[in-house]
Amino acid sequence: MTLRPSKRRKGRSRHSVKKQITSAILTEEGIMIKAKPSSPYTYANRMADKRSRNSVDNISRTSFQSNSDNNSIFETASLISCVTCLSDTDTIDRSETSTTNTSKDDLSANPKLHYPSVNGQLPANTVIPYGRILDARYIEKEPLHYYDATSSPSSPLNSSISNVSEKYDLGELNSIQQTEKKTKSVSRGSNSSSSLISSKSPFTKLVEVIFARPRRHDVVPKRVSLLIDYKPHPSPHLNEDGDLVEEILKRSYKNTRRNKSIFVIINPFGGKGKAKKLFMTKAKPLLLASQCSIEVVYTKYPGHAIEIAREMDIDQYDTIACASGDGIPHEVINGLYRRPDHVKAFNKLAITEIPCGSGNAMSVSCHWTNNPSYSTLCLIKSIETKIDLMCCSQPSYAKKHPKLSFLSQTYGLIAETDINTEFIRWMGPARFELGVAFNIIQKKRYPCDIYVKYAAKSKNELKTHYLEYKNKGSLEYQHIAMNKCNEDRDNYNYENDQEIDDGDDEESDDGVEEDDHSVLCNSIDPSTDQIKEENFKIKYPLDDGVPSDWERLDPNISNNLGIFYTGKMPYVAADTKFFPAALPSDGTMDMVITDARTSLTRMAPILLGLDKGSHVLQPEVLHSKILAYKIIPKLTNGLFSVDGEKFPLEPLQVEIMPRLCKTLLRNGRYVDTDFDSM
Ligand SMILES: Nc1ncnc2c1ncn2[C@@H]1O[C@H](COP(=O)(O)OP(=O)(O)OP(=O)(O)O)[C@@H](O)[C@H]1O
Repeated sequence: MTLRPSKRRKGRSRHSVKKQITSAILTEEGIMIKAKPSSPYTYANRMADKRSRNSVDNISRTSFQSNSDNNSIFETASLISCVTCLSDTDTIDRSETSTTNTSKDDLSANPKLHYPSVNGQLPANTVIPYGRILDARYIEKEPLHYYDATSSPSSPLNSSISNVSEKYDLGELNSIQQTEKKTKSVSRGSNSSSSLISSKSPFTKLVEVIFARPRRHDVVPKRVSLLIDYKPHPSPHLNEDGDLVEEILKRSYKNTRRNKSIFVIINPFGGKGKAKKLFMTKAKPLLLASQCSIEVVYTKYPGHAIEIAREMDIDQYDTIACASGDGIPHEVINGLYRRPDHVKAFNKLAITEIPCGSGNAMSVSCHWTNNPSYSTLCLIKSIETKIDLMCCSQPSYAKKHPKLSFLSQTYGLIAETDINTEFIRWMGPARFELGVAFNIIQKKRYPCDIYVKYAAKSKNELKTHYLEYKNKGSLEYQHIAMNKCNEDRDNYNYENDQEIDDGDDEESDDGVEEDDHSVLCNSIDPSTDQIKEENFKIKYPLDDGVPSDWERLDPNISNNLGIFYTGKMPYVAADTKFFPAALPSDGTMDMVITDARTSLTRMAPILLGLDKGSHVLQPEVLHSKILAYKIIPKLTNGLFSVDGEKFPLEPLQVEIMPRLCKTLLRNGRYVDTDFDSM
């Protein structure tokens, strides 16, 4: 245990004296700071010290109580408690969104908790989870003393990363990162660790680890220098040449792409006009610390992101990150769709969002957070996953180019409120609630005809469908997919789409007989999951009329329509779980309909259930899984809202386009909505 008396701790004498380097080991969960057996500072001292402090945070309390330098049982308990503290299973950003995360992963953390710092070091048995590790590198020719790399400006460990983010503009970033990569290729070699350290023990390496550390409501990059000893804890996974840094990075970027090449599109107009500042302060430092290369462009007018996506050089990037609300991803998807090489574009690029707008449904649903820094950490660590899109056709544009929608289409009460309250944007989210309440009190109705191709019509059928498909895109299968993807990536030549497309989809590569498990795996096997031109083909052209197997919605309801809402992601805003049964790639969209004649007393529980998603359980609410629909409004004034964007009031026909778009999903899933337990 490396605790120091509180006096020294308070003194923050990190710059003044040379201290011992912090030792650590690799564990299954992360890098664990080792206790110092020779420390004269005993458990009793620590307890006395703890009592003397006015405030002790939860992490300190848990680990100090359970820790003992020489007691392995206590150490184990402490390890568990530290991991728990740093990887809680609760909400990750309560301050920003009410999204509840019930699934455990090592990205989770309560931002209110932070690593307790003892003279700048991490206390013994603290575990830095791999999910938080952004980068690691050997430290060369360092003298054998402790550096607090975060606070020592003169430290050679303050590598160019932080300087890049401070000192250089993004136009210069590429060349800087090229240089960095060259440097890294030397410092990351297994034989390049400190000769000084190596000469002391062949099993210890001096490594600088950069990780995402919670600070206030955010995570920020933090550096720490660690003398990592891996011999006493041999890992069967450690690669043959014992390249420790490579091993750390492998574990830290399991199932995800390292060193992403990201094209960032910022809508400076997004949200309350703070998108640029949010990106620069919350997202960029994390991206640079993780060795992602980034190029930034700004939208200059509505629709500009369509142009940008249509014209961009897709060979340079693997990810498009929209620092915006949901309007820019919508435009990007449609810009890529209009490219002559859209098949290549959709196969190559993952489209994701760093939440900087007022409606950040994509981030809340995919990154499980509305907080830009946590969302960026998710972006860095997430799994590339294919999601379904929806293809919209209306007479005024369908012939030229139909439009893709990733989030939702809505008509009636919500659409009117969403678009027509733009003028009170300054009110923030309250503008929407006020507008909805106003329209409900007025009992405004939106008569129309609706024709639907159902996948699961009744609520019981919907539940069965949900339970069946919930795990199909789950992490375990994504693991298989990503491993295969990593193997195949280098071999895959995007120029030869056609050649690869000619392969037989139905057969697995190795010809193994297909059971349920392999069907699931094959359904996401990247070698057979490349998007093809035929995936963009519209099954139900607008001009062909309504197919005979589509059902007409009871006119008694459609002529008194209150809300018509169809969607593919569970959240449509940070606090609105409108589609709790939405799944990334179940090949269906969710449809929710209300009747404007519903009494105010019955509407109240419906509206109050929107944050939990329980509104869909109310008997007055229709909730189905559908494959396609056509809605023909009977009013002459009004609008549709598609992904939050205004669409004309004309007949609208929409069909699902399965697994068309790559995005980044935390743990390969949408945020858990608890729908199965509702
Ligand atoms: N420079 C700009 N000036 C004005 N509008 C812009 C600009 N750049 C993009 N836009 C438009 O802003 C709209 C909203 O963008 P975005 O979704 O990123 O922000 P938002 O704050 O979440 O908005 P909303 O709440 O309306 O969805 C999009 O329709 C986009 O075309």
